[in-house]
Amino acid sequence: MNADELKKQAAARALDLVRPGMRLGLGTGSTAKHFVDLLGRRVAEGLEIICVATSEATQAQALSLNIPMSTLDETPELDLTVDGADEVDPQLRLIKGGGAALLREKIVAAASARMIVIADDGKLVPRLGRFPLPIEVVPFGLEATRRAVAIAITASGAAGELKLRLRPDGSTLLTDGGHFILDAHLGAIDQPELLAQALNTVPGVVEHGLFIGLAAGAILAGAEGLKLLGRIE
Ligand SMILES: O=C[C@H](O)[C@H](O)[C@H](O)COP(=O)(O)O
Repeated sequence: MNADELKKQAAARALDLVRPGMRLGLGTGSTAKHFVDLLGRRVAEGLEIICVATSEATQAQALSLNIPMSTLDETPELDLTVDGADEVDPQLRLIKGGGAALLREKIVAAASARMIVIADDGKLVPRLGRFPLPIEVVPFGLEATRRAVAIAITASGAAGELKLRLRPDGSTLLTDGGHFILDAHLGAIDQPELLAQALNTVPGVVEHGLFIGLAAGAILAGAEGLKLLGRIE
């Protein structure tokens, strides 16, 4: 079974958690896309829910499937958010933002009573950091912010190169919020909490892709079946 089929299996299991009347946060990325597709089918069959998207891409997908959409202004408290991740560790700490949606994803996850991660089991790692950590920054003062981010990373005990994320055509990638992303190639993050705290203090950093204490559970699909971490039901 290939990774995409595994992602779809994890998404299908997450659909079991959805109940009529729920307020749902919809994640971003290839795994969340499967969840939104499956949810769209349930809505077509009569399921009544209201959803908030974590990106313009997910919003467009959900609207194309006639899923009723709201905003966090109209619906500031959500029951459940289902989202993918770039890395998950055994303590349910995550790296997110490979699809540049980390800021809205974190806001939506924080507004949710429960966030469940869906992924193929290749995303489960003993230690975070092999996947480059996305750090969303405002364009103003980029070089000064980059230096301050580098100092914060070193102070937390990590080390590695910072790369400004580009689009395939070579132009600088802009997030849905109009920000840049610095990808920190750290190889290993021994103390994610320390790094998160250090990055939170840098002016110009809007958000970073370390999600700590946000995920209640994870549904990880592998060749041997589904692995459930944390609280799923
Ligand atoms: O910004 C993007 C998100 O954090 C995604 O949830 C993450 O990159 C995982 O995406 P995928 O399911 O495509 O691997």
